[in-house]
Amino acid sequence: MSAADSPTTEVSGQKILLDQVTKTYAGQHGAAVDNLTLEIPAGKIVMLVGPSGCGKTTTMKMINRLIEPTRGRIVVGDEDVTTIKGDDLRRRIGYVVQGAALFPHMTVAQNIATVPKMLGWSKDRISARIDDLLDLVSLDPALYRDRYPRELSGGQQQRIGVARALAADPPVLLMDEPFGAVDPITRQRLQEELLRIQEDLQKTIVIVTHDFDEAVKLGDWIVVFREGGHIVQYDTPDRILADPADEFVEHFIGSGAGLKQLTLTRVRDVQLADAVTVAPGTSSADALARAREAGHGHVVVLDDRERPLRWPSLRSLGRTTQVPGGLDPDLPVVGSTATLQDALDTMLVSSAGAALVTGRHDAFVGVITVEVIMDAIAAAREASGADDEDTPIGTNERPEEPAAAEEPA
Ligand SMILES: Nc1ncnc2c1ncn2[C@@H]1O[C@H](COP(=O)(O)OP(=O)(O)OP(=O)(O)O)[C@@H](O)[C@H]1O
Repeated sequence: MSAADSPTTEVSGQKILLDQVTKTYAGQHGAAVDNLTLEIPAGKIVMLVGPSGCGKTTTMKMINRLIEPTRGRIVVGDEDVTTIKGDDLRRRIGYVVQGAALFPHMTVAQNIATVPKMLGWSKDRISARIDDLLDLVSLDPALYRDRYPRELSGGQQQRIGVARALAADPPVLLMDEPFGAVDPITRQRLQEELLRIQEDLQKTIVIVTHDFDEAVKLGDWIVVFREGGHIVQYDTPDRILADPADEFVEHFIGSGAGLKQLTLTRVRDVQLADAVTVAPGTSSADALARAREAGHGHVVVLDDRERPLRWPSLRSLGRTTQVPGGLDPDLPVVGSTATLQDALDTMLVSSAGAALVTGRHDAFVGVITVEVIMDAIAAAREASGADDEDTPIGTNERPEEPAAAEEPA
């Protein structure tokens, strides 16, 4: 049975090793990627960033051998995959590109079924898998199975792209600028969704991005490259922000590093405030009494599946006899995997100065306030650099060479 068939939080990803890998394109002066040794830990998200042409895409495509390395070895799990058949390798490695690149003449279901079909899965198994994956990416199978890509929004296409890449439950997922083609709001949602999915699946995910904020938000680790696939820094987002390796990285991460601390901490990592929750139809007098006893100015109205509907103040509640139901379309809600940056954005557009937080199945888990966010930023600043996780290896040095001084930027 595959890992994705059963709910699991075990790591299903495999580690990847690029071992002294070089790629020189025909007719190109110098190597696009020069003697790169890079360890990518199992079950983690590793972001590849750096300026245009630095070799990010070449590095990533050598992992599934869409680009053949000129020299060096590639190991996935414990297997040297440098010389196995490229097609076989690619069936074991999910691949998501910008704009999803779905097959336009195939339905959503047929798109997702591509690799399982090649692997000879039974019809029933494929069909069940399609439904599971559509659920996973938050699209209702009954509505979306038989649609064609042109009938989907950009964000929905990208979700199907992710579902298709995960279809055969590969241990490794490669994503090339996956959210580059969608609007900022959709991008934020897709990023959160990827993190939620990753919490369950724990794949090894390698993502190329131009967007340093995205790297900070999604990455367990970030590799900052310079031209020729030279690693400038390979570290956790918080340590890169707190202590950029050199001026090049400092310049690359931009001057807003302080604010970027907001993208380092997630809503689920901070202490949320509690709230008085009530069901629609409850007597308003009872709800008011409970809220006053707790010293709260608002109550949170939840539906029968604990999902927030409204967030009335005691004043507005005082004008009713029964707690009103129905969804308030302007309700400020963030998911628990959202970053504090997202939470702050949500608060800023509502007048509340706070937002409701939802977890699994959109159920209410607490309230986040501006004060909580400010405290968390201060704590994150102090903590950055304090822990020292084992940093994976990333280098362009040749073992036999004496460590030569890097050219300054
Ligand atoms: N097929 C190719 N033939 C020749 N040169 C290539 C080829 N693909 C990439 N290159 C060159 O190799 C270098 C690295 O390219 P690569 O696409 O890996 O960089 P990148 O960091 O992903 O860039 P971008 O952010 O612009 O996508 C560049 O100088 C590029 O021009």
